[in-house]
Amino acid sequence: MSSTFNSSNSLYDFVVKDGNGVKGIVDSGLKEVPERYIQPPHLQINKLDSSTHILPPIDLSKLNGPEHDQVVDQIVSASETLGFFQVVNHGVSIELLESLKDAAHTFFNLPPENKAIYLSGVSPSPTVRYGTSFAPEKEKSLEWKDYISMIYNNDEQALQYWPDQCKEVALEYVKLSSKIVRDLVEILIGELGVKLEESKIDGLLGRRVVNMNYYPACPNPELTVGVGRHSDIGAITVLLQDGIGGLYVKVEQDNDSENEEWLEIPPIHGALVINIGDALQILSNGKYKSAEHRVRTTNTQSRVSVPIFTLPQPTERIEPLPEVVKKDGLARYREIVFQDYMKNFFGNVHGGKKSLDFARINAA
Ligand SMILES: O=C(O)CCC(=O)C(=O)O
Ligand SMILES: [Fe+2]
Repeated sequence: MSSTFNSSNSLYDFVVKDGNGVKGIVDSGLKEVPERYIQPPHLQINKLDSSTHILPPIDLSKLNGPEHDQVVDQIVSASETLGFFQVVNHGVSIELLESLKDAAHTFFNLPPENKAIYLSGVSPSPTVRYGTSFAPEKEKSLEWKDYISMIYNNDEQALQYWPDQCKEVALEYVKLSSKIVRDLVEILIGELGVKLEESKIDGLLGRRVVNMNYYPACPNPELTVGVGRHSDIGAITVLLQDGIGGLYVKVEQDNDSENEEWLEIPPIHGALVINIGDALQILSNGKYKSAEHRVRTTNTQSRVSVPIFTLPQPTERIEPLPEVVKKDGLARYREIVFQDYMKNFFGNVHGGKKSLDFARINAA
């Protein structure tokens, strides 16, 4: 099997086109990562260059009690600074979280031919896609990750087309996380001193996509990345990670300092990770931070994560809220139609926070 990987093209076909994924490379018994997966040095992740984010998780059940205001402050403050925080007592049971991780392992442990039926171009529905890396046809170095992506339109479609191994738990997770997202967005928008109409909130949060990411154990973690540096483009992401770790967030710097600071978001049993996406950064005129993040691989175990991206409807127009622009004295972003924004993001390789340049108004 290893001889298959002697040419870059045959490796590409094996992993991407035939749907064997990175898992297929590892299962073939390869002892070193193929050249195509080696990142340029400035994109490699040195574990020793980062520290752990030590803020305790935010207890969402306290929103219903006497500590409501303090919890709101914690949510707002985290969204204005790092753009990442963790939550507990969020309404998704530990059993469901465990079932989601199990379902991800079950799906990716299927024989390649059972996963390949969901490859782009042959998948029975545009709402489900199995793939690998981020934009393999454009990337010089591939990311060490396989994924399945499921777009939620309605229950019937999800139950008909999503893979049997994960559809029920993924659907339940979409439902429960929608409530978390709505509560958080109402708090964050309310803090801006704005009352949005229901239809506007529905437009902003109208599209939900649940992914299952699978990062096989990697023989040379220091040379590869699981996911390259990027920010999420939607409003808010809810992410379940397992106990292995490896998710890093960049601390935003005011100047162009060469020294980047990265914090690891530590796995906390029962917690969910929340992060702000580009749409909320634009809407808030930059008050809320869509943080740059990336994922390291490990050589011991396969890691899974299950993000739910809540995004604006494709036809939705997103721009800084006029009330905020008035207060700030300037608009930092122009109006964008969200499908154009998505097209730009998915048409390029991961590039840090470059996605936001599509909407940014540059100061003269
Ligand atoms: O696996 C993770 O922890 C994060 C994945 C991620 O950033 C993404 O899918 O956008
Ligand atoms: Fe992400």
